[in-house]
Order: sequence, then structure tokens, then C-alpha cells
Amino acid sequence: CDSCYGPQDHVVRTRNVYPLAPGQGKLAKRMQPDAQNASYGPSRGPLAWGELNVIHTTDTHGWLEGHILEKNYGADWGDFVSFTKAMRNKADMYGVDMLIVDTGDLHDGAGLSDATSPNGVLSNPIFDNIDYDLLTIGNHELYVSSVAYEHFYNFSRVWGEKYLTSNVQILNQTSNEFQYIGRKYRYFTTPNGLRIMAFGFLFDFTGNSNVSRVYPAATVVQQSWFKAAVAGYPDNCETQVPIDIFVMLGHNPVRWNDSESTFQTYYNAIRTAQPNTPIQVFGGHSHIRDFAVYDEMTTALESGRYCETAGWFSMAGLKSSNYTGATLPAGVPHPTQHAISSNRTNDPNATNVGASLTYSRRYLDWNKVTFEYHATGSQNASAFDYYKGLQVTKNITATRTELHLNQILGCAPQTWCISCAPYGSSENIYSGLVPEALVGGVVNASRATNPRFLVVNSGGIRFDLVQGPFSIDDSYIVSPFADIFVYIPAVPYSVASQLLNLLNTNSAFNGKRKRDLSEDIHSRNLQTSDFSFEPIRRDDCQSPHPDQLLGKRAVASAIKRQSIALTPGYTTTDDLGSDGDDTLHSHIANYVDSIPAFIGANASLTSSLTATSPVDLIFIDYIDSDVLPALALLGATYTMSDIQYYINSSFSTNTYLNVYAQKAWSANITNCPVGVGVGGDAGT
Ligand SMILES: Nc1ccn([C@@H]2O[C@H](COP(=O)(O)O)[C@@H](O)[C@H]2O)c(=O)n1
Repeated sequence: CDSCYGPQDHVVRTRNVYPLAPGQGKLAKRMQPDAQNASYGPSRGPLAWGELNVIHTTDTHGWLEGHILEKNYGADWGDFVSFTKAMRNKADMYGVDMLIVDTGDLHDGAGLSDATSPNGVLSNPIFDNIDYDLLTIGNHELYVSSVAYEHFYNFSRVWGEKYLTSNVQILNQTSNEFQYIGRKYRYFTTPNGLRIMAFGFLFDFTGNSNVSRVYPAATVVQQSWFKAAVAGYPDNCETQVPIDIFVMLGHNPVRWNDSESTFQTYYNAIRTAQPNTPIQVFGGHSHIRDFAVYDEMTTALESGRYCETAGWFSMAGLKSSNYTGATLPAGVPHPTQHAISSNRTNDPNATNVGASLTYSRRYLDWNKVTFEYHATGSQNASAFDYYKGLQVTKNITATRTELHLNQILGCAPQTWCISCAPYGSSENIYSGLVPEALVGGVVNASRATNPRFLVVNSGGIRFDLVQGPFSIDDSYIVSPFADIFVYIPAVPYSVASQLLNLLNTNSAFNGKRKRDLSEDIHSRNLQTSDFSFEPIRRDDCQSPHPDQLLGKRAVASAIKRQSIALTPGYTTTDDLGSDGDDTLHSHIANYVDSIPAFIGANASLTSSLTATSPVDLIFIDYIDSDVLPALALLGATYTMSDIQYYINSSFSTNTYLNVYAQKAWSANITNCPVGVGVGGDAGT
């Protein structure tokens, strides 16, 4: 495609490979001692820098140790500390502004956050080592009251005015009144003079415990404080303050057609009041990489989940009379894409503000090769590692030891994944493992001979279970929630045997979980059977390397022309195209649509049940509001007073897998074969 950029050379391009130091993966080791580095690094060259640049994290869910078993995502939070520090230095050197933002869900997904009570008491202080400018709250901060109070009393005090919970309040136990957990908004000026009005909005979440209150978007946009802040009259300001850009954070999907997203409501309210001010949105919750264009001066970035992605955003062309920084920093690529949207084609109030704006976004794989490449331009570990980053890495190792996260419970004989194999197959965790683990792990010895039916929600399983040593950490990674097993005794077999099907087919019950799963359609999951090379059909005419656009030096590396086998990973398409993933990967098959909302198991020792035979109907407290109405539909009316603990008040979805693992996977513990190629290539 020489015609796009002028002639380059006559060798057919197979894939850009940018020069990395020899043996990059091994030299660059820091991370956690048992983690591995990525096999190869970024494919698309240096990042674009504009006037405003942002590093975005979301839905970290406690994965601060990184993905110990997955090379693509092997960096830890200490490496991220070093990365962000280096990027801050770069921003200063280029004379531009850079923000670091997070959009919530800090727990429920890994031992570091979940093995303490309350969740997060040891992981939140580790998380706090990043120099964030803005943060907002996720739904996982609100399920359990003690976790919500941890965020109120500790986390919000660490972050002060930077922690935005614009629609979330908590009951202050001293005053007995509800108050905002963090702040409602932050109005501030960047080092180079951009005047920003920022908000943080949780989606209309209703699963919170009763100590917190989440105002729905439709209510917030009518609240006087919000209208005043949008108009430039934040609390206590009598004169109007100038706003160069609105920054809207949200634990909230950026795609308006996602049933849980409320960003459109907030966008409409701000845009109506301020037709000519850019709005920049950072979202989360749906665990995907995404970039949505709302109008020619409003775009929205979502940066994945589980410390697999660091989002990079940059924009240029902001017309602020107060901005004193560089407009197009020298020596680096710049944002080049306009936000083209159909949302505001004939807006009579539209000005040409958007015409000057250009955007860029990149989804960085969370590994040290990537971080070093963008931070220092090489794999020179000594130039990259910042002393504080190294301390954080050590602290994570020590905390994992303190929490016994590496303690091995069994040797898992195979890998079971959430969506790499269809439901019904023995490789799928919901069909291949969960029913058997429920039967073997959830046993009350005094009732074990009673016929037993068990039901759990599939959403309680959060990650794949990998062949090899199964540790306490893995038990949190796979099944982190402490949802307690309860039961109703003596439910007629005719009723119990119909329950699972009803829950899975009646939209009143399965709709919510279906959405949970479908959100992961764009996500990557491990795929041990998908390591074959997939030919790249990348069209360089549509996806120019920034240095090619600038006619610059990367041509030297481009003409090296190598071809390497891609590892499986993210392959994202968003509103700016298909060039957002910083590292090219092969596509991973995804059978998420086949997974039911509820998973059941029949643990009856007898097959001679009649319609009236009494069975123990065992489920988890998290789904009692589904189970009771479903039983009523089946003609069996029960109330909460009919429900009892099945084993005790602490035997939970985080316990049964451990019990099962210790029983079923005791063989080969001292010489346990590890599954190959998790989230990366099979080589070591
Ligand atoms: N106690 C709980 C809490 C939540 N879940 C599951 O997690 C889903 C929400 O997670 P997101 O990362 O999407 O916010 C929720 O819908 C449930 O499926 C649970 O099982 N137990």
C-alpha cells in the first residue's frame, strides 16, 4: 500500500516488529518472582501525545500482582508505578498535561484484595501508590457494608478531592445522616492551565447493601448542585468559573446501548447546558476495551479489566485561552483522528470547536515489555525501574506470603475456561467442573444422604481455572465471592427438579446474568487450544503507524520486516477503527453466549425419586431473591424464614472449591504439571 505513504520498500509487509533488546523477556524481569514476561511487545510504535493525555485503569478487581500465569499480563502494580512515573516525566519534558484516572471496582477477583476482612485493607494501600488525579467508585465497593465503610473512612481520606462519587452516598455512623463517600465534583486547573470540571458516576446500581445510596442518573441531572456545577457555578462560587473541558468518570459502560450505561443521560444534560465545551469520558464495569464517539468533541474510553489493560488517551486542538503548554509536543506522534459522530449532525448551536480536536487511544497490554517500551523506548530495566515501583513489587510479594496466597490446595488436572469452549463441553468450567465441585464440595455430613439439588449463579465464577497447582490465590481468582450456601428442606422433587430450567428460561431471572456474560464477548479469555498462527489481515492503509504519517524514523525498523507467530489476546474494534490494541494478537474464540445464567447440580444418591419426595434445595444467599419468586411460580410458596444455612454462616462460594480441590486433586501435588500457554504462547 505504498500509495498511502509514498514508496517504502519492495518487501511484502507481514507485520511490524519494533526493535527490542535481545532476550527482552528475561532481562526485563521484575514483576512477581513467579510471573513471566511477555514474548513480544508493542506492534504499533510510540504513543501519540497531545495537549491532554490520560492513563486509565478500570475494574482492577485486586489483580495488583498481575497475571502470574499469563505472560501478556505479567506486570505487577510496582511495574505500573514505575511506568506512570516515567510517563509523568515524559509529559513534563514535552510540556503537556497528563492525568491518571481510575474508574472503580478494586475488589472481588484476587486473593490480594479478597483474603482480608474487609476486602481491600491490604490491597487498597498498595493501589494508593499510583499518583492518580481522579478516581471514582465501583459497584464492588458497595455490596458489603464493611467494604463500603473501608472506602468511606480510609480510601476516600487518602484521595480527598480526587475521589469522585457524584451519585453515591453512605450512612455516616456518627451523624446518622447520608453523605457523599467522596466528593461530588472536582474543579481544578492542570499544571499547564487547563480548567477541568470532573464528575464520577456509578451506573444505576441497585445491589448495594443498605448503608449506601446510589442516586439514579435521571435524578442526579435534576439536582441543583449538578446543574450549578455544569453551568460553572460549583458550590460556594458566586462568579462563574471557566471550564475548558468536562471530564466525566464513571463505573459505567461507555456504549450507550449497553443496558446498564447511564452516560447518555449525563451527556445530554451537560451538552444541553454547554453546547461548545468538550467532554471526555472514562468508563468501566463491562470489562471491555472500547472507545465510543458521542459527538465531535466528546469521546469515551473504556480500558478493560483485571490489570490486563492500561488505557492511553490523548487529544490535541483544545482551544483554551489559559493553556500555556505545548500544542504539538516535538519528537513524538500526535493524535490525528477526528471524532466523527452522527449524534449532532444538524445541531444549530454547534460551533467549529470540534473541528480542531483530534484524538488518539491505545490499549496497552499489562506487561513489562510494553511498559518499558513506552516509558523508556527500550527494555532497559535499570532505566525503567523506579525505586518506589520496586518497593511496591516487594510489598506485593510480602503481602501474598502473609496471606498464604501461594499455599497449594491441590493439583488441577486440566484447564477449565469460562468461554473458550462451549457450555456442555468438559473444558467449560460451568459444565466441566462446577456441578461436580458443588456435589463434592458442598456437603453437610448430617444431611448427606438426603436427595440434594444445588443452584448457583454463573456470575460467581470470575475467571478460568488453569491446569497445575491450585492455590488459595486461585480460589479467589476463580470464585471470589463469599455468597453463603443456604437451603430449604423438604422441597418436593417435582418443584426442585424444575427450578433450574425456570431460572434459566424466564427472562425475569436470567436477564441480568445474560448481560454480565455478554459484556465479556469482546474480552479475551485464556484459550489453551487456540495457539495456532492466525494470518494477519491488517490493512496498513487503514491503520498507519503514526511515524509513517509523520514520515519519520520508524521506517528503519519497519523495513526489518519480520514475521512472528502471534499470541492469543485482545483484538478490538471501536469507533476509531481496529488499530487500538497496542500489541497485535490472534483472535480468541468465545462461546460466552452458550452459558446459562444459573448452574445446577443433582447430588441425590438415589434415582428413585417421586414427585413428592422431599429434597434439600441448596442455593446461595446472593440469589434468594430469584429463587423464592421462581419457586412461587412453580406453585411452592416459601419465605425468607424457610431458608437456613446449609453448613454454617461462613461456608460460601469461596469455600466449596477449596474443599473439593483438597479432596479431588490431591494426586501429584509435589510434581504438578502446569498447563501451557495461558494467555500467551506455549514457549517459556
Ligand atoms: N456477592 C456477589 C456479587 C456479585 N456477583 C456477580 O458479579 C456480578 C457483578 O460483577 P461486575 O464485575 O459485572 O460488576 C453480578 O452480576 C453477579 O453475577 C456474585 O455472584 N456475588
